[in-house]
Amino acid sequence: MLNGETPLPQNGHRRNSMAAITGEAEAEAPGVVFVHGSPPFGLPFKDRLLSRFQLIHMSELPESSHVKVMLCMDHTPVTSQTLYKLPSLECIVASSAGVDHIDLTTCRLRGIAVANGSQAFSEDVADYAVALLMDVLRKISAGDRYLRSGLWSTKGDYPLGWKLGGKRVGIVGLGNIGSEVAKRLVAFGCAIAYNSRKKRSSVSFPYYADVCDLAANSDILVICGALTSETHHIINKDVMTALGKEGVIINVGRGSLINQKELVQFLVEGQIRGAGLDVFENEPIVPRELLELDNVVLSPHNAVVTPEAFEAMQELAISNLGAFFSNKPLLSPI
Ligand SMILES: O=CC(=O)O
Repeated sequence: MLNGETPLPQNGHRRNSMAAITGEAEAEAPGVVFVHGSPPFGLPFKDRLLSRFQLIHMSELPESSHVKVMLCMDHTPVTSQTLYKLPSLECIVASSAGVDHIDLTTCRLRGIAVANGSQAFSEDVADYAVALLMDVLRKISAGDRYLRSGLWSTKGDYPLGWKLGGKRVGIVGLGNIGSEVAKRLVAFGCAIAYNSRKKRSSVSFPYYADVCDLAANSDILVICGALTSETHHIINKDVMTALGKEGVIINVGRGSLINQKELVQFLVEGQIRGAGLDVFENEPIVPRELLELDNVVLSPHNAVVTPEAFEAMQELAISNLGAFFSNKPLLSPI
């Protein structure tokens, strides 16, 4: 137990028996939350959790446990074997936006609800996607390297970059994050189109069911979607060929949404103009070829993290747990 108390049975609806004996008002026992992985949560968050819930860590879990809700604060895989050990599990509250580390097929079969944290992060991730795009187009990082290495005074002016306004941007995955990216880029004067699992009736941007068609009608692709078996390598050589030599790709989703080997080849051979990449197929390993390229902006899976977003994520996780224990709808179901 993280808080050193005796485990409560099942879902926390056991009544305080001492209160019943003494006739005091009965207090609801705190709900039991199974904490999966090795969460890097700071003390204030842990204290807030402990003030409302009873936490059980992975190492304290008996062979087969009756816990009903799991809190995932990191990307440790939640496999079918993990779920097998939790036969009473009804709900998983994930702190992350992406839930590709969770076996969603088993969750679906077992009727386990899953909530994610993307509501808390979407504005920050969208800001970052736009920053990467602006950097690739206007060559901010490349110019910075040029200046710092003393080349401005010896070799003269650095080549000019391209304007963002007026570009046709194809967003792959118009969920919380993709919608925030669209909002920002509309303000920059870009024309937005998108590809998603389904056409969204609430937006008027052109929808392309086929990513190749979206790429053929875009100057820039911003990849924001979830990684699933259907979206694995959704961006491949056919899509990049359709995007064309002037095309730019930004990825703030997951590395495996892009066929990284083909992307590297397209960038090295100048078959697309550039890329801004926050995520990679085999993090933290980044293909060496990318390190040599000035038309690529690289970042260590940082789009999601600001202290403000981290705070909002904690709030959302606590609210989702609270909703579960009060039989209310989850705030951010996937
Ligand atoms: O990548 C980070 C997340 O999915 O939250």
